[in-house]
Amino acid sequence: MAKFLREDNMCFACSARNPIGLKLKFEQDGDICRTYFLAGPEHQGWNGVLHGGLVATLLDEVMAQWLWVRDIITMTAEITTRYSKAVPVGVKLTLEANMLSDRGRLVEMAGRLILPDGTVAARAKAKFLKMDPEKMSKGELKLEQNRGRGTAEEKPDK
Ligand SMILES: CCCCCCCCCC(=O)SCCNC(=O)CCNC(=O)[C@H](O)C(C)(C)COP(=O)(O)OP(=O)(O)OC[C@H]1O[C@@H](n2cnc3c(N)ncnc32)[C@H](O)[C@@H]1OP(=O)(O)O
Repeated sequence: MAKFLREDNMCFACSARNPIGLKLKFEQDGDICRTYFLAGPEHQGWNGVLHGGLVATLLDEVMAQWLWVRDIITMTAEITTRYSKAVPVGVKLTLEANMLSDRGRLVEMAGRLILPDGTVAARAKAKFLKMDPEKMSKGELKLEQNRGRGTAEEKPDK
């Protein structure tokens, strides 16, 4: 079903042909989706430490892929990341995701980043909203759905 979405995939996290992408590959282990990542110096924020935005990206992606491989087409609506330990670059990281709940359009997912010694350095929870695959196909994402959102009229977060 999602084949047509895969054809032009330039996803920063998972595309094999995005020249600046992370090129993640995924495996399924029962109800767990898993990937591995070896961060380099180009991925750091503080010296030797993986940038926190990339930690969130890795977690977002492994959760999204759990859904994607099951042909559940979604967008991330909300993600919360708890950074418990600094994540070093230069070591093999493991990212895992599982589903927490599936109610109507809303799917809640959990993700974790695991260091080589088994320590969970970061955890994420996220809400994904199911999308119409037709609207997600290349060039047809209805960005006009954004109209009226995120404008100056919208009150800032408190
Ligand atoms: C091969 C390629 C593989 C690629 C994998 C890529 C994975 C990448 C994952 C991502 O990072 S996606 C990019 C980041 N996310 C976005 O850009 C999403 C931006 N936001 C939107 O586009 C829209 O806000 C969104 C699609 C999430 C929802 O808009 P909709 O117009 O479809 O839904 P609407 O706002 O009407 O909300 C529908 C329902 O969900 C509820 N809802 C929305 N956001 C929610 C939220 N955060 N938590 C709980 N409920 C939420 C909302 O209240 C409402 O409830 P009711 O039906 O009861 O009225």
